[in-house]
Amino acid sequence: MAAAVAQAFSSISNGTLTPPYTPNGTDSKEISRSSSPHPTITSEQNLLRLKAHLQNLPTDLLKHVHLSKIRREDPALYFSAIRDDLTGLAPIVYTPTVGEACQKYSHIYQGPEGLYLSIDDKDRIPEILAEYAANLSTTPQILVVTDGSRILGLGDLGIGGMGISVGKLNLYVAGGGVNPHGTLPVVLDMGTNTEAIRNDPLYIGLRRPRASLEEATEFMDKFMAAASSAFPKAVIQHEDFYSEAAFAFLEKYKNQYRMFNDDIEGTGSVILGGFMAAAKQASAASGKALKDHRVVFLGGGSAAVGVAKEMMNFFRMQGLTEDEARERFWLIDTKGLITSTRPDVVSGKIASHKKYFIRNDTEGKEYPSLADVVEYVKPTALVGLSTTFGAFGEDVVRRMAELNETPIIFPLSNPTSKCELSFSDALDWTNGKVLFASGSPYAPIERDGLLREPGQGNNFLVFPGIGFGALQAGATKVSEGMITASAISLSEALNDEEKKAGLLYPRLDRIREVSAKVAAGVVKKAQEEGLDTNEKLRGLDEKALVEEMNKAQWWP
Ligand SMILES: NC(=O)c1ccc[n+]([C@@H]2O[C@H](COP(=O)([O-])OP(=O)(O)OC[C@H]3O[C@@H](n4cnc5c(N)ncnc54)[C@H](O)[C@@H]3O)[C@@H](O)[C@H]2O)c1
Ligand SMILES: O=C(O)C[C@H](O)C(=O)O
Ligand SMILES: [Mg+2]
Repeated sequence: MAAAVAQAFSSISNGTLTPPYTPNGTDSKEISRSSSPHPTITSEQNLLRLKAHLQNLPTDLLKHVHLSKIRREDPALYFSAIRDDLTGLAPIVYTPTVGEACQKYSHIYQGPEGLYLSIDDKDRIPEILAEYAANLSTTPQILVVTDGSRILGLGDLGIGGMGISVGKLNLYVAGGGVNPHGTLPVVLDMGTNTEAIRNDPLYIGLRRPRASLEEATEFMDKFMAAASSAFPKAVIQHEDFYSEAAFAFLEKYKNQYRMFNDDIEGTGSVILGGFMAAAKQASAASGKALKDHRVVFLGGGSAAVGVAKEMMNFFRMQGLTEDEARERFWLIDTKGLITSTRPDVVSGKIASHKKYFIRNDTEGKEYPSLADVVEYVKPTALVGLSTTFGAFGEDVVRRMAELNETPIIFPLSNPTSKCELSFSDALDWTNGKVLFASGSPYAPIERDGLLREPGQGNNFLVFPGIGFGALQAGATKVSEGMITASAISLSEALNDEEKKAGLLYPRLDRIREVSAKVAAGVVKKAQEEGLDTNEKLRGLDEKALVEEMNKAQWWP
């Protein structure tokens, strides 16, 4: 094992934390400490110096690496920089650059950033967590945990998944107002099926094939129990588990622990929120009833199924029954439209999470390609969660613009290298008619004298509010109702200027305000469902709850 592995694991296996390291940052004394070697250097100067230095670094990855170092050494400086320019820095600390950082994690590794738990230690997890907790100055409030098995659309990156746990928690702080000392990024190292990573001499994770789902579940059972016992008030966010495991773990733990799955539920919420705005605009243009929208998905993984299920709430809100709402969705995977007559469906080999959306109305005909399905369904909306770059080709996009006054097209796969359609192609191929949101950011484009701003349909608009709301409510679990409430709050967060500009989502620079509103919606729903334990927030109206959320936010 490389020396770096020993370093990565030293903080947990020998029971001591290497000074001055504490998880994901420094302790509360250090945060208020000036990082200045000389008393005349001010924090303002440090911030200016950091910004100037970032401008001089030639690549986004180098900026990411430099910012990670600052994050570890001086969280107040790091979060001040992000506070001043979230829109500019989000693509560097988060998607798309965080994807490259996870791929190169062992190469750019500068020291431990959180809790690394190895499956080899699965019988010692309570002891390891107890040791770990004893060395912390602050109790973790939010844990983001991954096994690195499906990082964005980049595949199995093993221990490199730590980058995504760290990235998500940085947005919890920057966007949600969680205290950085209350964040704990976790990676569960269960091996990796990516051979090139296992053979990389610098790789700092276990060099073994990934554990089976059965073995992984045994490990997860122990982790979830130990983490909930060591940090009883914390919210645990599951992130970037491969689809089968993501669904299995969510099903198993959602009623037992205060947890949610960001890819299934967070993404479901953010896309429901954006679709509510888009469908309204599209129906206003076409005169079509809201309940008559038809949605085709490219992808049948955890994200697609999670989003489609959550979007069904839009149709329920229009008065449709569950079956009628489900009928508004057509899902396509690598084998084509998921129909009851497809060979893998007939033989029962199809993955269980896809079964809910099997189409029974295709009369024995199969639709193998996206173009076939678009011709058959004549959808009003196209959603991409397929991890396939450029999969929304020119013919399909032009056809969507022929079929619809304002086609809704959401290419949501991350990072940009996996996105189904770029913003400029979407504008070109629809004559500017598209209602667009992508998972990773695109720059605004000037067209016909108008500045067109793309939406960013990324779960970061909601997960900080979901976690923060669950935490503030002292919710006993994160229910489906709380997730849907977060989507509704997000859709109501658009201000007049944003509505006038035709935006589908609030601007990123208002994320703190938006997160407070989302969190308040989550608290309210937890109260209605009798899942809250924080009596102080009971009886407050929405405005007062938003104020409470604002007051509870941490600022650098
Ligand atoms: N925007 C967001 O907030 C957000 C949130 C979660 C996930 N995602 C992205 O969604 C993507 C999918 O995540 P997942 O967990 O569902 O992954 P997954 O690998 O489990 O699912 C991918 C699905 O796409 C299908 N697919 C692959 N290539 C295809 C093709 N050429 N044509 C048709 N279908 C194809 C596969 O059969 C599978 O059903 C990832 O890129 C991830 O980054 C985005
Ligand atoms: O991490 C992101 O940017 C969104 C999402 O959780 C994903 O897995 O792609
Ligand atoms: Mg994710």
